[in-house]
Amino acid sequence: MTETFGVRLAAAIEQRGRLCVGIDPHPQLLAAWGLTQDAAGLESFARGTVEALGDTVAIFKPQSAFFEAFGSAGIAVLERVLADIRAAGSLSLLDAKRGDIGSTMAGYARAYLDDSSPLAADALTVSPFLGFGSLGPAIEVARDTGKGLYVLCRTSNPEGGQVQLATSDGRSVAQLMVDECQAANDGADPGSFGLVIGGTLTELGLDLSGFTGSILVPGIGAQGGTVDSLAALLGPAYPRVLPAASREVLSAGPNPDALRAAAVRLGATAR
Ligand SMILES: O=C(O)c1cc(=O)[nH]c(=O)n1[C@@H]1O[C@H](COP(=O)(O)O)[C@@H](O)[C@H]1O
Repeated sequence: MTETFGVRLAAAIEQRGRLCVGIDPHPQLLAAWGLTQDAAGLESFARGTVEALGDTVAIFKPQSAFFEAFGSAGIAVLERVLADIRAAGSLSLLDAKRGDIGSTMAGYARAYLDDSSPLAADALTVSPFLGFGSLGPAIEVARDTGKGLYVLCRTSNPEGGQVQLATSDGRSVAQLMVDECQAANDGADPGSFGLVIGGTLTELGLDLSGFTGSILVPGIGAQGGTVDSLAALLGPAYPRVLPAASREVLSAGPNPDALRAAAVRLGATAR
């Protein structure tokens, strides 16, 4: 039987700690690394990050937008980055925040969660705001292929509350996503279906007590969130957290030792 994403992630965290390093090749970062604003610069940046950190980081999160910006050449770089992450023994979480009607979601699931696709990752970020049920085909494929999903719940941006704190069925939309995501985990611990909760928030108002998936917490560093505040924010769910930082780590490059030092510094506080 295929080993689940939840089990593979737990093993990777055990060996390498739980920091998730985002690969967000912003134009400003390419410039700061002395690279050209083209697919060649993108490739040096993204593959250089994996080369520097691939033996110490449990999970990388490439941000699809920055690869898509270079068209088919950028997508080809993303394919090679995903292959590098696999070869380094790390896990990949592709940040593409997909969400669509069910029949289209099945297409995204084939693109990102089926190993026969060159863009297959170990997990994918998904948006449940077309209704959690629209994610059904992705959940089905992920179960078959041993992949994971991270469902947006309470995002790090200041506008998120407009939708996520609205009430549905007598609970907040965010709480509904927690409950639905846990139903998809179906009692598995560690579950393969995780949540995304912003590290910039100061209070959650969520009941995470029965949740058995992992909780991706982006927004650390550049957006103002700190690893130190997460224990108070997440309470008893804190052991399930994957703190995620992109610019905070990447801005230390391109020197590989400096990149490693930045990841170690953040990772050490996240233990
Ligand atoms: O799903 C995400 O990863 C995500 C959710 C969220 O609520 N906030 C958030 O910042 N992110 C992503 O996390 C990364 C944050 O990058 P830095 O602010 O540079 O660490 C970006 O790729 C965002 O798209």
